[in-house]
Amino acid sequence: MLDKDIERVLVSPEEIHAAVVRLGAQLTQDYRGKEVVVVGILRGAAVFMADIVREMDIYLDIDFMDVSSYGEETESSGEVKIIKDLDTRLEGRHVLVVEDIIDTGRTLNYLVELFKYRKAASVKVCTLLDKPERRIVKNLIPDYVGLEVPNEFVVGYGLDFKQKYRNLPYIGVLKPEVYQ
Ligand SMILES: O=P(O)(O)OC[C@H]1O[C@H](OP(=O)(O)OP(=O)(O)O)[C@H](O)[C@@H]1O
Ligand SMILES: Nc1nc2[nH]cnc2c(=O)[nH]1
Repeated sequence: MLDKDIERVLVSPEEIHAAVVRLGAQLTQDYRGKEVVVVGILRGAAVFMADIVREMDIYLDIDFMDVSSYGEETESSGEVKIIKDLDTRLEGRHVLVVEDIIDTGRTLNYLVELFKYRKAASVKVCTLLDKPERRIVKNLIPDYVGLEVPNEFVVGYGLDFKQKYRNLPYIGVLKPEVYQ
C-alpha cells in the first residue's frame, strides 16, 4: 500500500542488511573491551538502531535522545533543541552516536560537541546514510557509514516525510505528487 507513493527504490532491504552486517562486524572489533554507550537519535534512527545493536557482539548500554532542528520541513537550521535528553552519564565512557542520515551535519555537530563537553572518553558517529553533497559543517566526517546517497530527499527504514513512511523496509524516493 505504501509502495504506491514511491517513485524509485534507492537502497533495497538486502543492501541495507549487508551494510548493517558489515558495520556491525567493524563496530564489534573496534569496541570490544571498551565501556560503550550507543546513543540513538530519535526518531529517524530508531529502526537502524534496533538492527545495528543486534550485530554488535559486545557488552553495551543503549540510550536515546530526541532532538529537533528549528527550520524548514526538509532542512535543519542549525539550532538544535533537546526534546528528550539521555538518562545515562557519559563521563569516561565511549559514545557511539547512531543516526539514520547526515545531511548538513548540523544536528550531529551539535551532539558531538555536547557529548565531548559531558566528558565522554570518545565520541564517534555511525550513520546508515550519508549525503556528503549537502554538508555545511565540513569537518563533520562520520566514522562509520553504511551507504552514500545522492542529493535527493529519501524516505523509509526510519526516515520520514511528515512523520510517514518510516516503516518502509527499503529507502526510496517519493513520487512528486505526494509532496503536493
Ligand atoms: O545533518 P542534518 O542536516 O542536521 O540532518 C540530519 C538530521 O535530520 C533528520 O532528523 P529530523 O530532524 O528530520 O528528525 P527525525 O529523526 O525525527 O525524523 C535525521 O534523522 C538527522 O537527525
Ligand atoms: N526523511 C529525510 N530526512 C532527512 N533529513 C535530512 N535529509 C533527509 C532525507 O533525505 N530524508
